[in-house]
Amino acid sequence: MAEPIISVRDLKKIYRVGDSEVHALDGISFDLEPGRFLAIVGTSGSGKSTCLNLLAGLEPPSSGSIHILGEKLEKMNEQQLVRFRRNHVGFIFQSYGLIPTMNAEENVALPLLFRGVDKEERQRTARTYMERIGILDQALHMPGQMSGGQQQRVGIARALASKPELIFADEPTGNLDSRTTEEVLSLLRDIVREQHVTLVMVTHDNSIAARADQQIRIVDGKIVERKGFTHAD
Ligand SMILES: Nc1ncnc2c1ncn2[C@@H]1O[C@H](COP(=O)(O)OP(=O)(O)OP(=O)(O)O)[C@@H](O)[C@H]1O
Repeated sequence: MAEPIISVRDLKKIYRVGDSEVHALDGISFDLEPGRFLAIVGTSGSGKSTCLNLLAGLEPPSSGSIHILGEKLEKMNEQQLVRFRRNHVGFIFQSYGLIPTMNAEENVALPLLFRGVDKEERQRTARTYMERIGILDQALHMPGQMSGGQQQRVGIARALASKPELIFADEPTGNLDSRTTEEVLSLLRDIVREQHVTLVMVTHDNSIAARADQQIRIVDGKIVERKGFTHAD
């Protein structure tokens, strides 16, 4: 097995609400090889989003460890986590997360601005990815002038523009009709192969999860089923 890009051990997240505790994640462990497409699947409240938030360093775990790209996330301070996300992670959101006052190209180029890339290079890279995703002809359109599927393609191009090793996607097709869902999932599968990026997608939908290479099913914060993992994982 290749060196895992993500290695999670006995991950727990406990939220305290008043006098009670919610065990949102209750001892999750898995390894993921680079270049794979993993779906984390479970019903509402099972702990999927908590898992993704912890993997992205957006919330600290209560206990357990997360190694990503050889770094121990729980040892990083806030500033290091921000830098880590900016340099290594792309995000795709259910509601696309586009800036409504920026056109499609400016949205795609935004992560490069945060990285200090100059304007010409930002524009060139944004256009390269928009062409790959099939939305170059909409470069000057504002998000409000685009369909949901087109907006999510802008979201995917934006996630790719900074050439991250990892992409985290939370219900990326949650607002799309079935045909567009199918197109976006095919696109994501192709991108994983072509760009050698590792994709972790959260979904409540079994048929969507089945399009990934590997699946982890979570119930009440615990992994109850793994698909597509080798014994060594
Ligand atoms: N900030 C918080 N404070 C308290 N409890 C929380 C918090 N965030 C999540 N929880 C609880 O942790 C559990 C897991 O929530 P999580 O959002 O990870 O589930 P999910 O599987 O992503 O659900 P959904 O599909 O509805 O988004 C739930 O019981 C939820 O109520």
